[in-house]
Amino acid sequence: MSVNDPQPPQPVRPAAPQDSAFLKACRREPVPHTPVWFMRQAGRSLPEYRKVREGIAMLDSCMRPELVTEITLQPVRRHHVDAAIYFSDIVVPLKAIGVDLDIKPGVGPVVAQPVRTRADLERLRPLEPDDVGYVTEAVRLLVRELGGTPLIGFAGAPFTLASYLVEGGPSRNHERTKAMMYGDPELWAALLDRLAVITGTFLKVQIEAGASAVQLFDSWAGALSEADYRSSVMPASAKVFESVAHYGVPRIHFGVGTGELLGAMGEAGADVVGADWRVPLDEAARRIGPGKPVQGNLDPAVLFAPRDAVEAQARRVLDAARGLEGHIFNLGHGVLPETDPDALTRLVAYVHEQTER
Ligand SMILES: Cc1c2[nH]c(c1CCC(=O)O)Cc1[nH]c(c(CCC(=O)O)c1C)Cc1[nH]c(c(CCC(=O)O)c1C)Cc1[nH]c(c(C)c1CCC(=O)O)C2
Repeated sequence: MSVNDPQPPQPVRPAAPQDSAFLKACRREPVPHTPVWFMRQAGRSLPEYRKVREGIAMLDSCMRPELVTEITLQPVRRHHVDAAIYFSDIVVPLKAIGVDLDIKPGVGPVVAQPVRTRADLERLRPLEPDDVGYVTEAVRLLVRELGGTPLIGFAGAPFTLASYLVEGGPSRNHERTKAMMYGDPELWAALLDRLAVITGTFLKVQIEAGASAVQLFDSWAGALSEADYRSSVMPASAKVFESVAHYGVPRIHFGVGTGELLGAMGEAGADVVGADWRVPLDEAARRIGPGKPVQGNLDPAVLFAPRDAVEAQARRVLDAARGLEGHIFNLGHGVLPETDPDALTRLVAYVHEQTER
């Protein structure tokens, strides 16, 4: 942004997370403006992130509470988003129970010994809150620093975690994962059940330390048919949602390419469902069904277009959101690493201006 660009007025910061536009939208209450946050808002698109991460491996950075706090706050300061998302990774709880894995730059999580047999399964012990004491510490620090801005905790859903464990790394077709699902349904169910317990504990740790909402990332569930999702995956995700239901914090469920699964993903027990950009927002809301706000919908690639085009596409999302029971503006997947951060800042201001009530 140049110095000649007048800074648009930013919405008044809420006094407490419960009064924030984000939590109001999750609860289907009237909002002062449509809340905005971005998946992967912390990370490589920000020069200040690249600077503090210099020389520190991704997983090591997740275990340093002060660094996690700084990285989580960076996009809140810069973009004036309505919520922070805890800086970590979906594989952190697996690392914490002793799975030998690493996050390779530009690749993603890589597992040294993939999980393919019943004996492999025995290596996946339950997560104890003390295994992730650094998460408790970082969430507490963050909640203090964030004031009225809510913190979203998160975890990977059983299917997406299983895919990394069974394949041994990122996968286009998830063939070994599906081979286990179809070929050894008992082993598959046992694996997903263990992951549901680990994921449930990881979310509990974040909620008990003060997170205001949680998001379950089932990023790769879109690789499944609805029938297979319902029979072989949904029970484990439902178990995760059920295990944190008593806290009363909003539970968000998100995946990519899940147009055919939106109804089932809501039924799994989520309060809010995330949609990518492949289904228009009003149609996504129809598929999710009544009573559940929708999050997301702008294609992350749109941010590479000129400002007018970004605003036109954001306008389309906002128009489709009119009359829905609640909309949290977000991208349809994470911020791409090459995104111009100023385009994100401008987009937040645009959505706030256009929706101010
Ligand atoms: C599938 C998945 C993973 N991790 C995550 C998911 C689900 C969300 C999604 O679908 O994108 C979740 C995640 N990972 C990270 C966050 C941070 C919070 C935020 O959204 O700002 C979140 C929410 C940090 C991270 N996690 C990772 C990075 C990049 C590594 C780095 O900065 O060095 C960040 C900021 C690494 C990672 N970890 C994973 C991938 C695919 C990658 C990217 C690999 C690469 O392109 O380098 C697994």
